[in-house]
Parts: sequence; structure tokens; C-alpha cells
Amino acid sequence: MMQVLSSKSGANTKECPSPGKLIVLTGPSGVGKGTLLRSLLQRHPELYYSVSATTRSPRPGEVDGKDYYFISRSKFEQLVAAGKFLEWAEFAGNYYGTPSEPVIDQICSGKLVVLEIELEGARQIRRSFPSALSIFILPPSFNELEKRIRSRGQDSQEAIARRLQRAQEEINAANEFDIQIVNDDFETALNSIEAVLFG
Ligand SMILES: Nc1ncnc2c1ncn2[C@@H]1O[C@H](COP(=O)(O)OP(=O)(O)OP(=O)(O)O)[C@@H](O)[C@H]1O
Ligand SMILES: Nc1nc2c(ncn2[C@@H]2O[C@H](COP(=O)(O)O)[C@@H](O)[C@H]2O)c(=O)[nH]1
Repeated sequence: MMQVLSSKSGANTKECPSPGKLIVLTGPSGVGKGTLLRSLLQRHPELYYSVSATTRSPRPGEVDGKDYYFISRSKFEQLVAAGKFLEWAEFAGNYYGTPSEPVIDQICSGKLVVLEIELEGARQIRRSFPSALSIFILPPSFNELEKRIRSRGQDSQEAIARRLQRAQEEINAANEFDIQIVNDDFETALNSIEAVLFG
């Protein structure tokens, strides 16, 4: 029997014989989402990581098309108007969005697709794709979160302040999501995510 993968709005509806699953990894900036995801992808190269678009400037070492699609604000706004994003949000002064087409195609081909996104985008996905599995990554403490953002050393003082300002609001929303995992000991957190995804 054909199954249909669809969003609640119907905007991203496509017939798929055997759809995979949409996974959302969210949590405050600096908690370790990206580091956890990179390790998870090394262990499970069969996962599909959705590369987001952003208007943020690249950090040293970031590669266009691999870490993000780095685009201008006007291009981003055009893509929003054309309905090209599954979700999007403004975070700490920049736009971030998930391109729809590759995600829908990959889910349709049976893949486990992972989005690493902030709170507002994660809420949008929960509303439009109720069958998505959402995982919220928590820091062991707010002080440790601050230490991690600062020690990453890749954001300006202003950007760090904006991210920390937003972080408490994000942490307060943890219970909206299906699963909460504390990223204290890295290996323990990684194993917990692996257990959730692969049993
Ligand atoms: N369990 C951990 N213990 C200590 N440091 C950690 C741990 N997990 C990640 N880190 C470190 O914390 C810093 C922030 O991690 P990372 O960049 O992955 O966060 P993030 O949640 O992806 O941030 P953003 O949302 O801003 O992209 C990095 O320097 C990373 O090495
Ligand atoms: N709503 C979305 N949020 C996204 C997306 N891609 C990344 N992000 C989140 O933005 C913040 C900041 O990221 P950074 O790389 O500038 O540190 C972080 O929480 C990411 O998870 C997206 O497509 N949509």
C-alpha cells in the first residue's frame, strides 16, 4: 500500500512507498548539538543531515554547502516568499532555514533525516510534522553552557550575549519536546541519542 508523507498544511505532501523519519535535534546555542551530531554521523553515515541556509557570516573553517548555505538576507527572503523552507526563524540577528526539497526527498527515499535547529524552528516542525521525533539537548548547568559558548571562541562578545540571553527561554521549553538528554559527559549523551534512534 502507498503511504503518504505529508505536513499538516499539505504544503509538503508527497506519495512515498516507504518513508523514513524526521528527527529534530534542538537545544540552546553552545550545548553541543553540532558536536554530538557530527559524532553521530560518523557512527551512522546512513543518516541524512539537512544542511541549512543562513544569513550568518561563515566562521573560520566553515564550508559553504557543507556546514551551511551562506546566503544574503534578500536571497533568504525570496526563498521564504517562494515557500522553499520547511521551517525558518530569526536567531540572534540572523535568519536560519531548512530547505524543504532535499528533506522531503530523503524522507521519501526511506532515510532518517536529522535537523539541527533552534527552538522556534523546532516548534514549527512539531506543528507541521507531528510524526517527527524531537530531542532536546540540555546543558548540565547554565554556567557550563556559558563556558562552552565562550570556549568555542568563534562568536563576537555581542553574539555570545545574544545567544545567552535566548538560552534560558530555550531551556524552559525543553518539556515541549519528546525526549530530553543532558549533555554532561559527551559519550553518555551520544550513546543516549543513539539508543533513542536505533534502539
Ligand atoms: N559534553 C561536553 N562537554 C564539554 N564540552 C562540550 C561537550 N559537548 C560539546 N562541547 C563543546 O561545547 C562547545 C559548543 O558545542 P557545539 O558548537 O557543538 O554547540 P551547538 O549546540 O551546536 O551550538 P550552536 O547551536 O550555537 O551551533 C564546543 O566547543 C564543543 O566542543
Ligand atoms: N530554525 C532553524 N535553526 C537553525 C537552522 N540551522 C541552524 N539553526 C540553529 O541556529 C542556532 C545558531 O546556529 P550557529 O551555527 O550560528 O551557532 C543554533 O541553535 C542552530 O541549531 C535552521 O535551518 N533552522
